[in-house]
Order: sequence, then structure tokens, then C-alpha cells
Amino acid sequence: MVRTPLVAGNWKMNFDHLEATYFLQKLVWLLRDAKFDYGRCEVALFPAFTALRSIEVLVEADNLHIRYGAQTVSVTSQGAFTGDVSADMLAQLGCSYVIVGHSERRKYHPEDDANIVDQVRAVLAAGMQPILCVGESYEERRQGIELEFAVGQVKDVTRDLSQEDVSKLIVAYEPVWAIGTGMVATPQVAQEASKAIRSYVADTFGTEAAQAMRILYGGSVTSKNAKELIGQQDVDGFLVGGAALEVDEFSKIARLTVKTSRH
Ligand SMILES: O=C(CO)COP(=O)(O)O
Repeated sequence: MVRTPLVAGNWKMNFDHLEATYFLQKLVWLLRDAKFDYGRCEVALFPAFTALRSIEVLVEADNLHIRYGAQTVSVTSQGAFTGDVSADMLAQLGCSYVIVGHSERRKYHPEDDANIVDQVRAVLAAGMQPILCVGESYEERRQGIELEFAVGQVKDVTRDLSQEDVSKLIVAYEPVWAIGTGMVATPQVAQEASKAIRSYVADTFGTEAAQAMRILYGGSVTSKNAKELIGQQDVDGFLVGGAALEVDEFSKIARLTVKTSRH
């Protein structure tokens, strides 16, 4: 099964629409200079809601191969929900993906499993792909229950989904202790967790769904560690935070992902 790797830049609450536009232009120049083959690695950006329209305009005007998406979504489709943005609104802006259940959303907002399942459903119903974030904290790792925990999060969210839905899901394994700390997971740790997630999906939804599913690693990814991580069999790309704010660094990670991937 060929899985096209995905390098996704989660900008979190950084970059206004002007900074986002500038970044995108520079990224495209850098990748063009490097003769980047978008067929061998997808590149996606996740700006704040306020920058999505500017990104869409630029991508359409210049027919760019960069994909983009949002960092969260409302579980409802419309109505009196002040401050929320619906999945249809995001799809209208040309979003391909939506990040769902990021640990920062789980921590700072009341996003529990039930809410996350509804977000996944909303994203799928609007024709986009959810990137479901899972991963243990330092405490669970210390207790030695990290795999159980991360697989358990996948289990809780996919429980009521169909096989077809699950095959459209992208999972990002992002151990909380590795996010923004500089403490990247070793390639072995990333592989072990990704493999455990894929095995669970294979056992529950069948080999085809499991083989189609892209599993990204996130947590202190840089151009220094990307090469070894992508060399792991079950790691299909990255969800990059801090290093996605530096355009040279982010383009380097994308280039390394193409060169060293087995796909
Ligand atoms: O949370 C992350 C991506 O969603 C990872 O952030 P860092 O790359 O800054 O560790």
C-alpha cells in the first residue's frame, strides 16, 4: 500500500493573514528552487481562521499545490453559537483537512472524546479529512501505559465510525511531553506507537483501512530529526509546530520527507 507522506505545519495562534501570505509565497519559492515533487509528499498549512481566506486566494490564483486546513471546528452546522466556525464554512474556503483533538484544545477548551467524535463526523460530512491528535502525557509514559493510552484515544473516537470513515482519517501521534519541549520522541518510540495504532485499526476495521491510514508524528520535529523519524515503517509524515514557523526549516523538513521516505 502506497501512502503519500504528509508534512503539516500547525501554526497554532501565530501569524496574521499578511505574515501567512508571506510565508506561503516564500515556501513555494524555496520548494520550486529545490524542484520539490508534490506527488511524493503533500505539504499542508494550518493557519488561524483569520488567514484561511488569504491562503485560499493565493493558492487559487497561482494554482499552488499546497494544501491547507483549520486547527479545530464547531460540532454544529449553523446557528446561535457565537465564536464558532462550521465545517461547511471551512470546506467553502477550500480546506482539505481539519486538526481535531489537539492536546492544547483538550487542555484549554472543554473538548472531550464525545466532542471530538462529533468534530470528526462534521469534518467528514463536509468532505474534508480529520487529523486526529492523540498521545500520552509524561505521567502515562512514566507509568508505562503510553501505548494503551494513545490507542485508547483512537479507540474512543473511532468506536462508532464506519470502516469507510476510518479509512479517511489521519492520525497524528503527538506525545504531550514532546510538544514544544525540544524532547523529540526517538524514532523507535514514534514507530512503536504508530504501529500499535495501525494494528488496532487493522484488528477493528480491517487491513485495508489500516494500510490506507496515514499516521503522522508530532512533537519537536526539526530538520535534524525528521530524516530518522520518516525512515520508520509506520510513520507517514509530520505535524510540525515550532519548526513550521521558520520557512527555511519547514521547507527542509518537507524536502527530507520526500528524499528519505520509502513510499
Ligand atoms: O503540537 C505540535 C503540532 O501540532 C507540535 O509542536 P512542536 O513541533 O512545537 O513541538
